[in-house]
Amino acid sequence: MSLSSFPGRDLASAGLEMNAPALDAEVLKHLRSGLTDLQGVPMTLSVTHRWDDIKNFSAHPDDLLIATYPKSGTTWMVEIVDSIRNEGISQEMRSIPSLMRAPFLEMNPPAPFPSGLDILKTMPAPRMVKTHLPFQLVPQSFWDNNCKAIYIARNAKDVLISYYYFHKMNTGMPEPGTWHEFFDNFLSGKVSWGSWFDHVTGWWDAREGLRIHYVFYEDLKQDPVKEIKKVALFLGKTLNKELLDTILEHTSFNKMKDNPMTNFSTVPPFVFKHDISPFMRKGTVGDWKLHLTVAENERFDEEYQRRMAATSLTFRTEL
Ligand SMILES: Nc1ncnc2c1ncn2[C@@H]1O[C@H](COP(=O)(O)OS(=O)(=O)O)[C@@H](OP(=O)(O)O)[C@H]1O
Repeated sequence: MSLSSFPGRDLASAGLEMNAPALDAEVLKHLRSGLTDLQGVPMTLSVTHRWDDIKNFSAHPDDLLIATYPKSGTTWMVEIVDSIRNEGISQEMRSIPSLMRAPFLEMNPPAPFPSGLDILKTMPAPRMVKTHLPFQLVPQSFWDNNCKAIYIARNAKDVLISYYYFHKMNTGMPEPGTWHEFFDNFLSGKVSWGSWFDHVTGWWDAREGLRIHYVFYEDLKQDPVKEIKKVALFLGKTLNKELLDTILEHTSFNKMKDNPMTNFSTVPPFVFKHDISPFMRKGTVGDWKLHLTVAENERFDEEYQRRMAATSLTFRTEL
C-alpha cells in the first residue's frame, strides 16, 4: 500500500479541512486547556487522557522516530528525511501535509480530528513518527525493536522565543500568559513537554547504546550539506550531488514557508492563527537578541549555568 492511498490520509484530511462552523462546541471547549502532570512532566490534558494507549504504542523495527523539544526543527527534519528516503521529492510529499507523513505520536485532538495513533495505525511501513516526548516517556517498544531515532536540539533562547509565539498562534496550546509569565514558566519547566534542560540532557545521556542520531539546529543552519549527509549516512543512504541540491532547495526555509504541505496552512484557522504568528516564523539563529532585555538575558544565563553545569552538552546561541 502506498502512502497516498492509506486510509489515515482520508481520515486526516477530513478532519483537517473542516472549518469552525462545522464543529460543535464540544471541540472548541478543548482549546486552550491547561496543563496536567504526566509522571512529573507538565503536559496538555489531551495527551494525559490518552496516555495508556500512547505508552503502549507498538513500534515496528523500521519505524524512525523524529524527536525534539517543541520548536527545535522537527518539521525541517521530517522534510529532510522524507526527501532522503524518497530519493527526491515524491508526489506524496507534494500532496500530503507533513503531519500526515510523520504522524505526531502523542497528538490527541478531539473528534473529528484524528489522533497520531489513529493515523499511525493505518500507515504503511516504513513510518516516520514525530514526538516531543522526553526520553523517559518514549514508548519502550521503540527501544525493544532497536528503532532508529533522530533527535534535534536547538538553543534554549531561540526555543523560548519560538515557543512563546507558537503559544500565541496555536489555540491547542495553553494560554501563554504575559511575556514575563511565559519567560518564568519556560525557565522553570512549567510548559507543555516540561523543562528544555531536562529534555535535551535526557536525550543526550540516553544516546549511548541506542541508535540515536543527535543533531543541532544551529549546525543544520550553518552547514546543511554536512548535516544532511550525516542524516543520510545514519539512514544508510548516499546522496549524489544532484539529489543533495534538490533536498537543499526543497528544505530551505523560504521554500518550506511557501509550501502548504510544510507550512501548516492546512490546519484550520481557528486552531493555528497564522495571522498572529506564522508557523514558519523566522527560522534563524539568534532571534532571541531581538527579544530579551539585558536583565532577562542575565537571568536566563544564570539559570542556564546552574542547570547545564554537569553536562558535556553545549549549544551555540549565535552563528
Ligand atoms: N527549513 C527550515 N529552516 C530553518 N528553520 C526552520 C525550517 N523549517 C522550520 N523551521 C523553524 O523551526 C521552528 C519550528 O520547529 P518545529 O518544527 O519543531 O515546531 S513544532 O514543535 O513541531 O511545532 C520554527 O522556528 P521559528 O521561526 O524560530 O519560530 C520554524 O520557523
